[in-house]
Formats: sequence, C-alpha cells, structure tokens
Amino acid sequence: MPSTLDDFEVISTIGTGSYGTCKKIRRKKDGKIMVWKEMEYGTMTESEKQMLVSEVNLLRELRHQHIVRYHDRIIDRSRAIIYIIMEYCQGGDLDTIIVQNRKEGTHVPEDFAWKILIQTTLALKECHQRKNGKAVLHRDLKPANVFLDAESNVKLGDFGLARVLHHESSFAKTYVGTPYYMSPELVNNQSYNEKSDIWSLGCMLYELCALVPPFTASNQSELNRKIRTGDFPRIPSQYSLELDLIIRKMIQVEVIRRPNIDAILADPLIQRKQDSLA
Ligand SMILES: CN(C)CCCNS(=O)(=O)c1cccc(Nc2nc(OCC3CCCCC3)c3[nH]cnc3n2)c1
Repeated sequence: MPSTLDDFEVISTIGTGSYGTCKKIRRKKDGKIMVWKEMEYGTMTESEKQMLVSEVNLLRELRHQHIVRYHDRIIDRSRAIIYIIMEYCQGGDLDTIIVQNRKEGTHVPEDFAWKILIQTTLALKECHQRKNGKAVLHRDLKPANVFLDAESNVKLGDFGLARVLHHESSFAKTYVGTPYYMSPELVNNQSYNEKSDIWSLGCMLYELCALVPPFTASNQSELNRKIRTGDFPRIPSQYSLELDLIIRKMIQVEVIRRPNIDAILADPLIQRKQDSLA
C-alpha cells in the first residue's frame, strides 16, 4: 500500500539542500519519526525525470546499516513534487560537528575519527561492490552528507541525488560550494572512479580531525594547483601517527597508489582499531 502525504505530519524543516527541502516528519500510524526530501521535478526534461526515477530506484536497493535507509516515495503530480521518505538521523551531520568544534576550539576524540572512517568505508564498500552489478559511486562524499544515528553510528546519505542535481534547470546549478574534495583526476578532467570516492573519504577524515580541508585556497586555480601537488599539513599532533598515515594513504595523487575499499579494510591499522572499537 503506497504512502500518501496524509499518512504523515510535518514536524519541522531541517534544512534546504542542493536539491530541495528536508523536513522532519512523523508517520501517523505508529508515530515513527522520519524525514522526507522534497524535490520539484516540474522544470526537468523527460531524460532528467528518467534519471531521477532510476536514482530513486537505486536508493531503494541500498540496504545497509551505515547507509541512510530509503522507505518510500510520494509523487504529487498536481504540484510536480516528489517526496523521498527516509530514516531520520538523530545525531545530525558531520558538517555541524566540525563547525561546532571549530567554534569551541575543541577536537573530536581519536576513536570517534576511527569509527567514522571504518563505518563510512563499510558504507562505500556496499556501494562500490554491490551484489547485482553496477557500482554506485557516491560522487559527493562530504561532512554534510554523513549523518549519525542516536548512537553516533554513520548513516551515509544523499546517494545518487548528487547525480540528479546537475540537470540544467536545477537549483544545484546555482547552489555550488567550493569543491575542496575534488580529486586530482577530476582536476585533470579525467573520469571519476571508485578511487575518487577514496580521495574524498581521506579529505573528509582529514577535515574531521584538522577542522579544515587538506587543501584550501581563495580561488579554483590555486586550489587545483594545491590538489595536484598532494601536499598538506599533518593532522593535529594530538592524533596518532597511524591515523595520519591512513589518511595520507587515501589522499594519494596517483590513483593506482590509492588503496581501494578492500585494501583500507585490510590495512593492519584498521584491523587493530576495529578490534579495539568492537
Ligand atoms: C548542513 N547542516 C548544517 C544543515 C543544518 C541541519 N542540521 S543537520 O545537522 O543536517 C541535522 C540535524 C538534526 C537531524 C538531522 N537528521 C537528518 N538530516 C537529514 O538531512 C539534513 C539535510 C541535508 C541536506 C541539507 C539540509 C539538511 C537526513 N537525510 C536523511 N536522514 C536525515 N536525517 C540533521
């Protein structure tokens, strides 16, 4: 029985993303707290709508403990809006945590950083090595897309939506942040691949520890130059050499030297940490 808008009541607006608005909702029948993301499709071409349909179908297939769970979708044809209903992540997003620590002059604990690294890598593994074939690359891995549940476990969000965004008339075209996590292969106009997600993962872990991205600049060409060098400062000295080392392995300019998901999970540094965090 597909859901209808009447099955839910809106509690509050959480925020507006590059694709539309995210609202906190309550399912009336059992009081379950969820979110829906509202996307206007009225200005989309037929092919963009087709892309949206296939992205939403991908979302519903991604079932993993560290990926935000898709529940349903509601299409309001009269207003040309699609509502994508997903699990609510009570812990908010990593971007908010980074901003808060920067403001208070504090740092996240080392074990928290390892936990985020391990759980986000497991979420990416699910996407890169999907059972029935085609890998789903995230393409937009960043702190604002990594959410936490009530126990601070990772819930990777907004999969695929990143790809839908770049249709001509979308809000996304205007709504662009600085691509701090752009990989060297993207800077050199080469193709995006699974290792590009690994580069972004390394950049995200770096920012979680250092509270600033590994590469910063006041303009795109300066940023591109720094990214091509691959040179960046060590994470703050309070963090272990091992954590700095694993981040460095991911932020490698040469794609072939960058570890893939399985290499990261097999790394002795991770193995040892996984045991101690378990
Ligand atoms: C970027 N942030 C500073 C925005 C401030 C807003 N706080 S916050 O840190 O996202 C926050 C606070 C409390 C609960 C939640 N839970 C949550 N949020 C989602 O998306 C947020 C949305 C993503 C696109 C941009 C706008 C916000 C979810 N998507 C699927 N499940 C979700 N659960 C999030």
